[in-house]
Amino acid sequence: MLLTRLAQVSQEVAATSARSRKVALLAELFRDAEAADVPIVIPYLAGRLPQGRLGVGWKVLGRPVPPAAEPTLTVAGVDALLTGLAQVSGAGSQAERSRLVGELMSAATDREQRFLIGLITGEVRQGALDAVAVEGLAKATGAEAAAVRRAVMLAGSLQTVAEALLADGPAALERLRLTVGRPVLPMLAHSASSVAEAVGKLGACAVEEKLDGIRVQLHRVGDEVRVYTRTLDDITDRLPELTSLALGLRGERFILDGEVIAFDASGRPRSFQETAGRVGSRTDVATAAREVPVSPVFFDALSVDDRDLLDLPFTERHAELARLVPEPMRVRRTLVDGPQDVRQAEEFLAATLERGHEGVVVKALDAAYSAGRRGASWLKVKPVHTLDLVVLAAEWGHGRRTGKLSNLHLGARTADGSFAMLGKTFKGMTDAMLTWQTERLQELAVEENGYVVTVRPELVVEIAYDGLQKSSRYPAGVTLRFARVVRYREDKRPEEADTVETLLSAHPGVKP
Ligand SMILES: Nc1ncnc2c1ncn2[C@@H]1O[C@H](COP(=O)(O)OP(=O)(O)OP(=O)(O)O)[C@@H](O)[C@H]1O
Repeated sequence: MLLTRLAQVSQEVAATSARSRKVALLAELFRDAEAADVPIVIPYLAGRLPQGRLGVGWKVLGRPVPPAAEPTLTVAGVDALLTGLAQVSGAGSQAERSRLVGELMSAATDREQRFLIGLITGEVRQGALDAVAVEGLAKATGAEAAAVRRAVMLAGSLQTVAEALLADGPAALERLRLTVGRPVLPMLAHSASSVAEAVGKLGACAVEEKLDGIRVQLHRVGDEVRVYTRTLDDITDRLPELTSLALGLRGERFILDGEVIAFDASGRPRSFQETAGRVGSRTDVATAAREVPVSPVFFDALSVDDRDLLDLPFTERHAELARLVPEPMRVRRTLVDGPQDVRQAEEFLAATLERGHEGVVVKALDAAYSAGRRGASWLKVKPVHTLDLVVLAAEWGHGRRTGKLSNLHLGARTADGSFAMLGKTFKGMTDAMLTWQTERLQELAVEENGYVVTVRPELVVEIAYDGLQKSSRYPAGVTLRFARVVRYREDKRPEEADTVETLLSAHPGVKP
């Protein structure tokens, strides 16, 4: 497929507000696409770069190059060139990158140049586009939109489903059923401001402790065990203790959902950093496992004996879980019948906090498991509120922090897929974090202006703050009071960051 086609459709989709028109435009595009183009077309439309980072600065991109008169670039050709660009390293790499970018830009028409610059700098990310693409894909291939959505949920990626559908038609969806050994995206939770609000919304529910560890999905098929993270990375080899525990369970074929966490000798949770460090360490796993052993705590069962449990009510899934997994390996919970039992739920929250955990997740008993979604039937309640924001830029530090990228510019998502800066912070960072972020942010840099380095909006950081206040200095009309870094959230994509809208609705007293 020619890049010009994609650039034009992308422009038209952005220009129309009618969803049906967007769907029709995408359906037409998919009908014309080769299956092999799809893994490129889908991220490009959403403003994502499959290569992640290119190491190309604004200095290189901003240099005007006369556009080509005729469109000749293909989507596959551009992708190959960008892959080459991402791999350039060593002496003379800056010059080589410049040469490649020059080559690309001079082969691009005016429209293509604008599209490519937007893509490479990550200026506009159309997070909502994937949902429209699902409908476009259904329309293009004659599949049911709901069936495509479920397949995406189970396959964990729209691209996989799109390739299969375009190659083999609706019959391909059959292959994409829940299978032990193939991870699915986990169900996520919404927030509630109190246990009373959560129980009021859900009625009969389970109130479970919310452990601050790392989400894991555990698969067992006979003697084979696999462990996946929330982003579906295979971390089996890093957590050998999970394999032995799984092999000791009664069933032979199952998928369980839970959290791994490190406890200290007295049974209290160790810090999140310790658990995350352990789960992250790939070398000398044996020593790491001795120093920071982790335990799984399961809260859901997605498949047992090849029976797909996803559409069953939580009560029934939990009964399967209880049959397989003995008590100490299951999350602590209390069942409440509805708002009349709010006291009981509040006491459970208090006891959970007392034991050192971060809060509770309140779950409707009759709800199905909505893989990959923030289901309305799981509500988390945490006394300490934090925000997940995106790093837009960083400033070179001075004094003790000379040579380090320190002060972060923080952005929340806006309705149009861009990010609005909410403020800055250099507080809360450990030395290790400073070193890590300096390296990582330089890889994402697109422009350096004095001491401010602008980056592709890719990194999500969790921020604690004391309140919101009006400010004419920032685009959303508000800024954070005493923002400080809690941790980086590499498991989250920028599309999952908090929005200006949710922030404002959490602070009804502040009017921008
Ligand atoms: N009992 C539980 N049930 C479900 N999730 C739990 C539970 N205990 C801990 N968790 C963790 O909490 C997360 C649910 O919160 P959410 O889906 O909003 O993700 P999150 O944004 O990472 O949450 P947070 O930032 O609050 O940790 C799950 O991904 C899981 O890792």
